[in-house]
Amino acid sequence: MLNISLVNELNYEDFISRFGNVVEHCSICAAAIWRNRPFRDVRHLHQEICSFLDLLPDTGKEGVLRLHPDLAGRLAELGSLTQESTAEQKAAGLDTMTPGEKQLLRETNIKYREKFGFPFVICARQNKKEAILKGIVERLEHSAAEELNIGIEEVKKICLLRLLSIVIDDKSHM
Ligand SMILES: NC(=O)N[C@H]1NC(=O)NC1=O
Repeated sequence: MLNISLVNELNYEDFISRFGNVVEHCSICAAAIWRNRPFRDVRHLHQEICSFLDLLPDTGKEGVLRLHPDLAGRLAELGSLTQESTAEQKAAGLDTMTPGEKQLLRETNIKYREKFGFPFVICARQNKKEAILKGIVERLEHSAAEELNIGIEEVKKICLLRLLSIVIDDKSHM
């Protein structure tokens, strides 16, 4: 774990190697905010990434969502997820789904992607498998604009938890 002073001392390459995947496969997020050092604390770091995501045009937001792997999808089956995503999917209990649950998630993931053109994204660490299955069925009813917005908000939650696993959350600096 790093404290914020050490984070602020990292050169660009080291910053990217530490923070390049706080948004899945989107090292551009870390690359974009590096210039905003010094960061006051981990929340400030998170806020900068959130602002960067909010400023993206819809096509960029869709691209960010598209870089996320399906929950319990093909990459999970192949063991080819990023380390972060593997741990998150496990925390939600997605590795212990019954065959029926797996089938439901697979089918709804396909329907979701067909309807919206990007994958269903949810912060797995904050949801157990039951909530994820309920969530995807409910979210299938939304409009694309609503889902783009909800998906990016979930990316921000995933990002905060990833940041908190790298940087000490020193509230005394706040
Ligand atoms: N599809 C999807 O939500 N994937 C993500 N969710 C999460 O918590 N980690 C992921 O990779």
